[in-house]
Formats: sequence, structure tokens, C-alpha cells
Amino acid sequence: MTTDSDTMFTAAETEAMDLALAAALRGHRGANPLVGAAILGEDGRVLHVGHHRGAGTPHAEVDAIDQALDAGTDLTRCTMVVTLEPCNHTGRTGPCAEAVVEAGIPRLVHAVADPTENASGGAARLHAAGVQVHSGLRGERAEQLNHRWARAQGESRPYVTVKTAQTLDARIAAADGTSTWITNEESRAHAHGVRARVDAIVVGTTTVLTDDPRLTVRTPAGDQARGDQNTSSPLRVVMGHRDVPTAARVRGADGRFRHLRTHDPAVLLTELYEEGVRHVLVEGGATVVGAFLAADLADEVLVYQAPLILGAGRPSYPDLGIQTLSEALKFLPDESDGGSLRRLGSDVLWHLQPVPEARTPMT
Ligand SMILES: NC(=O)C1=CN([C@@H]2O[C@H](COP(=O)(O)OP(=O)(O)OC[C@H]3O[C@@H](n4cnc5c(N)ncnc54)[C@H](OP(=O)(O)O)[C@@H]3O)[C@@H](O)[C@H]2O)C=CC1
Ligand SMILES: Nc1c(N[C@@H]2O[C@H](COP(=O)(O)O)[C@@H](O)[C@H]2O)[nH]c(=O)[nH]c1=O
Repeated sequence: MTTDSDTMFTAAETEAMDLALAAALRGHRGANPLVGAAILGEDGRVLHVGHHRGAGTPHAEVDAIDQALDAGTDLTRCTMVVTLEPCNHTGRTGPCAEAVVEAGIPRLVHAVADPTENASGGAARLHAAGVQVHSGLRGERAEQLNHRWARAQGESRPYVTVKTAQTLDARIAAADGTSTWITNEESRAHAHGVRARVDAIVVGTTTVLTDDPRLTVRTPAGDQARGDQNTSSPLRVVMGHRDVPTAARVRGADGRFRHLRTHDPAVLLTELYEEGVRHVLVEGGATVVGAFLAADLADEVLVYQAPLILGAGRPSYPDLGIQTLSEALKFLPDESDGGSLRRLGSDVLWHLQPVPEARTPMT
């Protein structure tokens, strides 16, 4: 098992890694990292490319191996190139290191080591089984790909997606408090798809008192739907000190409701993590979204923008104490999961992530 520089790898392996990195971007961000895997034939041609589609679905290695098995590829003559060290644990799916050994793949190149305690050790397992293992190809790019996920792992907290539905002039509600609906049906259907993938949805007390939201996952037909094998609805979480009315719809009837009387996003995330929550969607309002942004606890930002102007009303973000342009919170386009800028009918969706290391992480 060795860690090598990019120059130690063949051109075919480098090309395969680039394809695997591009494939990884097709997945959804959340509890699991984005991962891509490519299978190279003896002649250096890329035969299969797989990727991970989100928590609970097959890992990238297994996706690629399944394609190879379907196509009748002789894997005993192939190299697997993967953006992350194959995992060595049984989570919602089996250990990938084992799948690679069972498939008879003799050589594996991965970009970076798995930083998580319970999933790491895959390279050692492969090595022990006689597989030739090399790491470090395109390591920097692979690290950047999942830098916010790795930070969440390191801080033992859930991954956080923050969502805002706003007008052109960055308002989330009109002066009289009305906000349903700013964005169109296509945007809302997309947002329900995001809800379907998370473990918990968080709003502030004012949003509950103003909107009486349900925070359920619904299809256009009104049904409950989950995007993965997890059949329970996301936990509905209210953040704030005031009481949540007994008749509030957010309470629901399934027991999947929590009221956390805190203003501290870090405290909220720690409590939710202890309950097994690994991906949180923060839906607002502005005060709560601002608290996550100010604490550098927004890993992924979704801004749905509708072609409306209000001129007055609730701004999307509160005063964050920023006095000069150089202090602005900065974001980069996130090209994963449909891209950084999408048309949703007449709306647009910005998909962003914080600039790496721009701010101080949670302690
Ligand atoms: N278009 C959109 O995407 C959305 C629009 N909205 C709209 O936004 C408006 C509500 O937004 P907003 O007024 O900002 O309210 P929030 O929904 O963000 O709730 C704010 C309240 O939550 C509590 N709270 C929780 N965390 C903190 C914190 N870190 N700092 C301070 N208070 C905290 C406080 O209440 P307490 O006193 O109980 O502690 C505070 O008053 C509504 O008009 C709603 O319709 C809401 C969500 C999404
Ligand atoms: N206004 C607004 C959104 N608002 C968010 O949706 C919540 C209502 O959820 P529910 O009761 O489950 O439909 C509301 O409280 C707020 O968090 N979302 C959007 O995609 N587009 C919109 O225009």
C-alpha cells in the first residue's frame, strides 16, 4: 500500500480518475460523501463508471462492479480507480473493500483516504487480501470535492443544507408576512425532493407562528414520499424559546417532532446528531438561516429565486454585522447534483458552498 504523487500513475489511470471525479458530482450531498469509481480494462480503456447516489444507495465501487457484472466484464484483469478509499464497514450497505476483493479486482487506485473512523481501513483490508493498492492520484481535487462533508464528520455533527426561497430583491416574505408562494411549482417540487433526502428539517419559532408549516415531504399529488430506503419522515425541528402551539401542524401525529429551546446552531446540531440525524435542512426564516451562516455551519446553500420584486418585506438574511465588502460571506458554485445554476421554469436555483477555509470552523 503506497501513497504516490500524480506522476506515479499511468495516463489511463489519471483519465479514469477524472471521469470518476466527474461522475461523483452526479450524486447528492448529505450524510455521505460524493464518490465516483471507474473500471479500467487491461488495454487502459475505461469500461464502466459508477457513482454514489446518496445515503442508503449502493456505493460507487458497487455501482461500477454491478455494471461490470451485468456486462460480463472479466474483473480479474481490471483496475478500479476510485475517488475515496473503499469503506471497510457495514452501514446501510456492505463494505466496499469486501466487494472489490470478492470481484477479484487485482489493482485499486484511490485519491484520498476515508477520514471517518468507522469506514476507514479499506485500503489495509484490500492490501491484506493481496490487492495492489495505491493512493494519492488527484488527491487535492478529491479532498476539495468533499471538504464540507469532511468538516462535518470531523466535528461530529450533521451535514447542513440551508434553503431560501426569495424574490429578485432578496425578500422571503411580503410586508404583511405573506410568503406562500414566492417560488413556482417546479422549485417547490425540487425543494420537496431535497426534504425527501434529509433526516431533519429546521425552522425558527417565528416561521411556525407565521406560516404554520407542515414540513412534510410531498409529491405534487400530495403524498408523503422518501427518496431512499429510509421510510420514516424527516424529523420536524423548531428552534427557539417560545412555545410551539399545541395545534401547530409541524407537530404532526407521527411523533417525529422536536422543539429545541436554543438559539445556538451548534447546540442544536449536537443534540440532533446524538439522535442519529446526519443531514439537516434549514428552511428558515432569516434569523435562523443567519445564525447558521454566521457560525459557518451552512455546508450547502440552495437559493431559489423567483422573478418577483417586493421592495419591502422580510429580507432573506439578517444583519450579520458585516461592515465592509471584504467581510462578505463568500461562496463558490457547487457543480454537483444538477449544477450550480439551474432554471426551474421561470425561477432559478443557485447551488453554492462556502469558500474553503474562508471562516473559522465550529469548535
Ligand atoms: N421564503 C422562504 O424561504 C421562507 C420564508 N419564511 C418567512 O420568514 C419569516 C420569519 O423569519 P424570521 O422572522 O427571521 O424568523 P425565524 O423563523 O428565523 O424565527 C426567529 C425566531 O426563532 C428563535 N431563534 C432561533 N434561533 C435563533 C437565533 N440564533 N437568534 C435569534 N433567535 C433565534 C427566536 O424566537 P424565540 O423568541 O422563540 O426564541 C426568533 O425570534 C416569516 O414571514 C416566514 O413566512 C420563513 C421560512 C422560509
Ligand atoms: N415561501 C416559500 C417556502 N417557504 C418554506 O416552506 C414552509 C412551508 O412548508 P409546508 O407547510 O410543508 O408547505 C414555510 O414555512 C417556509 O419554511 N418554500 C418554498 O420552497 N417556496 C416558497 O415560496
